[in-house]
Amino acid sequence: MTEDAIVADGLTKRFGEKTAVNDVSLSIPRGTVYGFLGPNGAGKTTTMRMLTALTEPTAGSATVAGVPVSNRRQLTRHIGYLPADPPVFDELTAWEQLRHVARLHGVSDGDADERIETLLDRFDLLADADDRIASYSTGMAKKVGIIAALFHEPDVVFLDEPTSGLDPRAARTVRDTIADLVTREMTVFLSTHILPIVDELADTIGVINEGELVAEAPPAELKTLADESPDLETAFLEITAERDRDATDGRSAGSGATAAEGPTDV
Ligand SMILES: Nc1ncnc2c1ncn2[C@@H]1O[C@H](COP(=O)(O)OP(=O)(O)OP(=O)(O)O)[C@@H](O)[C@H]1O
Repeated sequence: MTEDAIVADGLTKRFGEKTAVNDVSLSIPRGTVYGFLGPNGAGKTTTMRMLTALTEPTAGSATVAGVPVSNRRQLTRHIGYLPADPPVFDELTAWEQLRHVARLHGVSDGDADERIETLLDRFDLLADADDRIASYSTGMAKKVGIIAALFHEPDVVFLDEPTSGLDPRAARTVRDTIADLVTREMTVFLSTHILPIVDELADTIGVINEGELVAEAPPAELKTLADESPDLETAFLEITAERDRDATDGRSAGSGATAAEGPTDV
């Protein structure tokens, strides 16, 4: 595997007339957390779906864990993906669901059970693990989705809002788990609207707005882009308001939000 776990070159996705993601390029080093921020509809999910081979790019290319995203079969072994709504089967129990996931990765029930038990225990789900997922709360189902995404210890994991719907203890477990993953050289691509999480965990934050990567920098550096006060929320609001202001001023879109180090590489 190359040093960069995620490399994207000019990723673009159009849905008819709508350009959801426009010319996004990324170079994300192995063993780091990349926080991916953007307003609703900015193109975060579409970007993640292209990087996980669930959506074919209209233009551009990407390599994740050294595997081109055009090679979906091979990519699956190296990545985990937690979508905002985890794909769990209501009629199964957590045990059954996770054994199903293990089998998809070619792991027998016998070999999988110890790891499933450890993960269920870590996420406080062991006592409920024989109940059907239909009876679970949103947060409990989310935990099953997180375990499923991490089960095969992928090189790169994509997490879409991993803490939404979780109680504070479970959210803390997720944050600790993410911190633990990177110590084991996993790479985490973390999309969320909860700014303190990326502030705490991300090595680099990318901000996408209207499909374009408009800023990319470490959290501390990104905060310095804010005119009013040096905090992430203010920086985020100012960066993502930039285009509106630019449009009003008749200047070019996205021009004002360059971190000192560089890329508004759109
Ligand atoms: N299958 C699709 N067909 C048509 N348009 C789509 C499709 N998927 C996404 N879009 C559009 O692409 C844009 C980006 O959507 P996307 O879901 O990637 O945004 P997002 O940043 O994940 O938003 P949110 O924070 O609300 O989840 C939106 O305008 C959305 O309506």
